Amino acid sequence: MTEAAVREPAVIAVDGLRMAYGEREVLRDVSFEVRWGEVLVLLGPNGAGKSSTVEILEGLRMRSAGHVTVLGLDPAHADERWRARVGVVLQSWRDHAKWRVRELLAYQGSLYAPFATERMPRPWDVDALLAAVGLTEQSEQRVRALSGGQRRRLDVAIGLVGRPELVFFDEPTAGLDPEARRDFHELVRRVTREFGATVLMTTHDLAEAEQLADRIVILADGRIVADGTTDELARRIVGDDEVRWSFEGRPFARHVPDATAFVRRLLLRHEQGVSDLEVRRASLEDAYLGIVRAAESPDAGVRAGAEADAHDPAEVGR
Ligand SMILES: Nc1ncnc2c1ncn2[C@@H]1O[C@H](COP(=O)(O)OP(=O)(O)OP(=O)(O)O)[C@@H](O)[C@H]1O
Repeated sequence: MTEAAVREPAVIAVDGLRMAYGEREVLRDVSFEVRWGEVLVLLGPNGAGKSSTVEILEGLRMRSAGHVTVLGLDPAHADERWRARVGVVLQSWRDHAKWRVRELLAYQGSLYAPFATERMPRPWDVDALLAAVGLTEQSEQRVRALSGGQRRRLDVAIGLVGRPELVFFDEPTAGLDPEARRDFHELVRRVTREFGATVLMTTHDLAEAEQLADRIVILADGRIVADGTTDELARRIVGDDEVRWSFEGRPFARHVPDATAFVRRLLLRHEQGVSDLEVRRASLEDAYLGIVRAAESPDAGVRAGAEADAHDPAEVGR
């Protein structure tokens, strides 16, 4: 743990954040916290306000109202020393096409050297970083000759080269192949495990969120509509596991809190006649879609519940 961890109870604290582009309000009263060493994933449909939130936290965009503290300072007025503690991986990094990969990383890293401390040597060793992001073979190539996925790995390396205590990733795995995606997940785990970095990440990949997130915040139309662990969110909306079965050729489905007990009762009562039995745990995708639909149209959640009840197993129970 660094000194910062002792000093600052929350790495990021956002309270009543609002932002507008001209007349159009795109963040409305957003409040959440990110704790030290946590991986927080920000989810939400296109246009929900994720990038705007991240850019405000990075100090790249001004807010209209609300309190924001990142590593103890307001990012709108943060200094170079603060910036050296923060890593930013933007959605695309289009500059430096003529630079060679190693040369660019070494240069970017040198900018952080003045901010090294005994506890936090800076920058990250370039060879170790190239290996960590899987670009050792490309280290002498020019940036413009990299493939899209290799470029993305370089973006990640640039974001990490200063050994940041807090890293922002905006859709880091968009355009990566499955292997590169898996490598990236391993890298995030390393970054959090080995030097205790805190990560705030946006993604549209729910499996990725499920794998990496300690906590998930869902934004819809500029508002937070959910905040919790993956399990909490899955249970909150679907509530329960889903059991499906056929009885005398007719399909049934039911959400139940304890699938094992339900199945046991079902089979005890109907030894014969039950087939196609399936049990499915509430998934993050179910939770996400349920929460976003309910936020976009408040009746949707009620309708989803009504559909489930239409397959009432009371018929089976008789
Ligand atoms: N420079 C801009 N000028 C005007 N409106 C903007 C600007 N940038 C974003 N917006 C609008 O602000 C809203 C929030 O955009 P933002 O990029 O924060 O959403 P997002 O959740 O990151 O979306 P995505 O998943 O598509 O990246 C959207 O309605 C978008 O059209």
